[in-house]
Amino acid sequence: MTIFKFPQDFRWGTATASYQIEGATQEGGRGVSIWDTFARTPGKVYNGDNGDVACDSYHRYEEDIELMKKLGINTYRFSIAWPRIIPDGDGEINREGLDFYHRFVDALIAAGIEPFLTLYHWDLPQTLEDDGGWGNRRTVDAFVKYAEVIFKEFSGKINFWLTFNEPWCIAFLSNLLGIHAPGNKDLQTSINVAHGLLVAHGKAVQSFRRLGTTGQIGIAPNVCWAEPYSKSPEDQAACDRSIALNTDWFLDPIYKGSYPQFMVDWFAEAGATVPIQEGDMEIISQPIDLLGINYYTMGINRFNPEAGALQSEEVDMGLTKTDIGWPVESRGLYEFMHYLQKYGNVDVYITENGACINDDLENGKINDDRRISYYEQHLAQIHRIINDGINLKGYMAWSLMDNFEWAEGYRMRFGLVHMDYRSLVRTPKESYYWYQSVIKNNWLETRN
Ligand SMILES: N=NNCCOCCOc1ccc(-c2cn(C[C@@H]3NC[C@@H](O)[C@H]3O)nn2)cc1
Repeated sequence: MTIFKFPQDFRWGTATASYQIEGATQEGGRGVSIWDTFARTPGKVYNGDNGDVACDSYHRYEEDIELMKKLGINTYRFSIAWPRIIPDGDGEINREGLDFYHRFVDALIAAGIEPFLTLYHWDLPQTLEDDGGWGNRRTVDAFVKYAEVIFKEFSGKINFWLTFNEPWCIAFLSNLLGIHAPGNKDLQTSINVAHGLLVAHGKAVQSFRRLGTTGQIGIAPNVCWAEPYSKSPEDQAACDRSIALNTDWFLDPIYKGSYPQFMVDWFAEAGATVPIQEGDMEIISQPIDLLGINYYTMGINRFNPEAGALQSEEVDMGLTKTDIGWPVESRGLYEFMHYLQKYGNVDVYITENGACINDDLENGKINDDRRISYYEQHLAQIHRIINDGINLKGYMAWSLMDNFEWAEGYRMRFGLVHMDYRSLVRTPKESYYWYQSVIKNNWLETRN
């Protein structure tokens, strides 16, 4: 048994997102989002599941906050649904939507829990998608209008802000691979989306500063750490492309004011170019205060000319996998955090980390031992990372509770709390009690 102590001011939390937990999709003046549309498109989401009810957190958030208090977290990452605030995307403001989030944020603060807000966690108003989505500057301007409404409303209550969750998922998973909403499968479209959201990010940061909004602002890329299957230069290059499209494609423009040239050249070979307008890169590279990093797994990749736009394929190395099929390999988090140092020793929060373990209730308990093992391995890496002097300031487990896992619907469970989707009864899993003790002690005690 080993004891890993964490810094006194280390933040412990959990994370969720509006479309995945709220439900009440036709209440409170909410408009239609691209995920409402996508989930209703046959074949897009497992079992035809959708977010109409989800965890019903729109009505049950006080119950959720009780679970957070008992868990002992001091930080809770959530997202605001843009369609609740400006239902048609860039028109009238819906006061009822703002009031809902004020009640929620006030209840969080009253519980002694720091709100950690994601402005955009994928639920784009459908009206904007109908008019070209993130590739249309109208959407960029609409996002800035929405962000300014939230900055003005919640400055002083919220002190941790993220503009976008997982820009790779928004741009490439959703517009090149077509696996998430809106389901496009076109390289140029995905590059246009990536650029649009980066300009929107930069403009929102400018507004954040101009309005004197309290706190710190950043963005939350997801990590795709990859190591080469062989020592061949082709396999290494395939890994470099996979890592870069999740990280450098977004963080180079933000921290360096330019895209990674080797990737720009790679896409130019495929006839795709970045639609940069005069002044865009200066806007995008507004200084930010923090990064959220979402880590789940890593891959061993090799070059394969048939393997999609990056010609990079993951090789199954027979590692233990979670129930969504992702290898359990915490080493990638350590390697990635050192890779990230090329942008400087920036303040980083792990804004998502967790395991899909679909254990169900047995005699009133959920013995999700595999999830505890996953968290134990990853928190041990977190401790190593901090010990190396990297400014890792906090950790948010994905997720507080089982919820709508996008194209996988409700079959994939990432929660520390089990959700019975019929009764909406929440049942803490054994991993909840394990995480509770880590937080209470502020140390990790490994079991072997
Ligand atoms: N990376 N290369 N992939 C190559 C081809 O992959 C095909 C499938 O791809 C992916 C990749 C990544 C994901 C994913 C899901 N979550 C979990 C959510 N995070 C935000 C929060 O809402 C959680 O629900 N994080 N990431 C899904 C599918």
